[in-house]
Amino acid sequence: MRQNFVAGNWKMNLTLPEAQALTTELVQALGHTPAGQATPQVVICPPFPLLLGVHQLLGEAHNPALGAQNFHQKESGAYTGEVSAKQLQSVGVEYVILGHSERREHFREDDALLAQKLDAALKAGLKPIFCVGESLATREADETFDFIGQQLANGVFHLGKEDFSQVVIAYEPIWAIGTGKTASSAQAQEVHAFIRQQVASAYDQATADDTTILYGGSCNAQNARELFSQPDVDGGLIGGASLKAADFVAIIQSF
Ligand SMILES: O=C(CO)COP(=O)(O)O
Repeated sequence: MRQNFVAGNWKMNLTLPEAQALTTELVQALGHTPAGQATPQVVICPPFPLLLGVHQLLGEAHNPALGAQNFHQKESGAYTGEVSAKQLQSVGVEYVILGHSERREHFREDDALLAQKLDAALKAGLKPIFCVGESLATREADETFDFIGQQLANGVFHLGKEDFSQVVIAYEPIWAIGTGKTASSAQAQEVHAFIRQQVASAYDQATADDTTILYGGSCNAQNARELFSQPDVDGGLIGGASLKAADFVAIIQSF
């Protein structure tokens, strides 16, 4: 379902008391959305040990909903240090980020592994937020569209249409993540339109029109409105600015 959508990727930040204080502020602020104003779907993605303590502060409305930043594709077993989809669900997780460039780069997650993780997430009933995005070198070589087309073809488009309808796509240019260098709204729109067109080719136009596509990479309270006003930008996947309640709430209110 295509909808206005903002997800906060907390990465490896915050202790439990800090996470609970942030969550309490967010829940209060979102609870005060003026009547009649549609609230976007909000998802917060804390590190594993904080998930349960954060979930306990979230209401029944599933908004904010809880997301995780990773999981292991196997259902259970001798995988020391890993976490399964079922375990995530048992503490209230509904969404999971997959394909983030930090996991691709630092943990060697390649398209083949990500395709397996995507299948495992969907099988378990977790909704994936699947990230794609090019490096600066790829952009400068004028290969952005080819590169993102390949990431989608190799990681995502093996899914049947029904499974694909559960997936949120996030475009995160690597050169914009944590750098303070945002893609311009025109650069974001151009890639988002390309992604939607790739979805239309892989499935059909109705599926493409129904896909939620987020922008991520130095998105903040100052630039969110301009980015979210683009026709193919349905919201954001927010890193640094999701760690401060006032900033994150301002982003959520930028539609
Ligand atoms: O990687 C990101 C979200 O997943 C973006 O991070 P920043 O918003 O800190 O650039």
